[in-house]
Amino acid sequence: MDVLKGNPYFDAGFGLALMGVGLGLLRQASRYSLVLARRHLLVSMEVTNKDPAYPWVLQWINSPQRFMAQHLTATTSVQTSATGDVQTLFSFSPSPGRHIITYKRRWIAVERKREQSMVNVNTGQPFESVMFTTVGTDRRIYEDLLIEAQRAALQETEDRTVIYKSFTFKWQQFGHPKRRRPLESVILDEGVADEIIDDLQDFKASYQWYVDRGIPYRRCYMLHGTPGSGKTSFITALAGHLGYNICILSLSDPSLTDDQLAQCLSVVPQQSIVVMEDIDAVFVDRAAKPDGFKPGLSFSGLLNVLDGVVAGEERILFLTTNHIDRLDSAIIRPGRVDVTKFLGPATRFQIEKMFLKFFPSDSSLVSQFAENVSGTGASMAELQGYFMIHKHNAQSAVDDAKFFARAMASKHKTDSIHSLNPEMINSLNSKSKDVINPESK
Ligand SMILES: Nc1ncnc2c1ncn2[C@@H]1O[C@H](COP(=O)(O)OP(=O)(O)OP(=O)(O)O)[C@@H](O)[C@H]1O
Repeated sequence: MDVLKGNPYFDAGFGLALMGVGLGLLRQASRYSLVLARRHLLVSMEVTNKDPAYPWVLQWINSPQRFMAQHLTATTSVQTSATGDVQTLFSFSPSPGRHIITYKRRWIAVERKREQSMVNVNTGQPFESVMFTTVGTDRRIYEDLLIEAQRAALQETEDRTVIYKSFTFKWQQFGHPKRRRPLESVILDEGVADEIIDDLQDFKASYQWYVDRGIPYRRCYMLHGTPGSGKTSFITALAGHLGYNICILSLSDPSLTDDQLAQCLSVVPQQSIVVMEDIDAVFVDRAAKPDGFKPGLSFSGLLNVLDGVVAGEERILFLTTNHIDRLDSAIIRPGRVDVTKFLGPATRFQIEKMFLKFFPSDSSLVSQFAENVSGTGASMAELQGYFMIHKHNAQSAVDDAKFFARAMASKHKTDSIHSLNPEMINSLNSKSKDVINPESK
């Protein structure tokens, strides 16, 4: 070998051989790294618009510190501020295409795709997805991202109630989250609100009790009574008090079918109260009106979602009606409706509390006012309207009370509900004791 050292032909050949080996190794290495990149070094995550996390993720990308996209989609909304001013707000989200964001000192490529050829047959919305891709092997970055996105979305609605409405097979957020209504602002007759709240709190604390006995974990409340007695306001305030959202199911939607109703109730967003309002407007007594069924939605379909095989687990449902007498008895039998409460015309207790809500420093006038107005059949909504007129002067509210009382008495004199005595009202309020947890009582 020593002989060959210094030989120029040998040196050149040796160099070429080395280069060949080097190039081969490089090619191997680059092929290997490509395979690695393909298999291991890039982590991707796709979130589609079928997933509840989709809006959170879009909102998360949108935060100014990480959003570097130049192609924006604008959304305009109108909001009423605390001072009553109406404000127009603009928000931006990354439009379909490629974007780059930074998160935890990593660059992440974000691709938002919108399929024009694939639409959701129920909603008509195009199929959308966002794909995140970053270098690395650890997918925990995406877990952190999703948790952060969820937390940010929940923070935004922390002191608000989100209203969802049923739309064919799914729930869609209706408008912006609403400021919570304080529970004390809805004044029900003595003890009524507390009974419902206690029952609901007990239900919430009894999950294991239901599971142990194989009883479906759901509770159904029926609020019935006169218009303007606070049925809707109370449910809304109660949802806010418990930190729940509200899902309003419109049974009068002509396109609603049994399947859609069952599907909607099986995918109720978490922490939500489902409300079916004015249930009497849809189904009347079957015997009295045999053709009182809507096409698409059948009476048995409704009974099935209340407690049949298609009834979902884990549900809080409120039904409201102004005419409980018109409802088929099958709907309100125990097991389907667990608690029934009557919300009627303003009682003396409610009138006094409402007066003090409007005029907290005029307690000396409250008895005189209540004396004149109680028993006239005035609803709480009417009382509220009257106090709004006199909102700056408690004395004028008392002075005009006799006129108001006369007008209310003549307006409501035909209301059968006005002639109810306390025993009759008690019989209209019921609570089926068979399902409630006796151990917690
Ligand atoms: N018990 C109450 N306490 C305080 N405000 C009330 C009460 N009842 C009604 N109101 C007021 O009256 C208005 C109408 O109330 P709401 O819609 O809740 O009544 P409702 O019983 O659901 O009526 P309807 O049966 O016509 O749907 C609301 O502005 C609400 O603030």
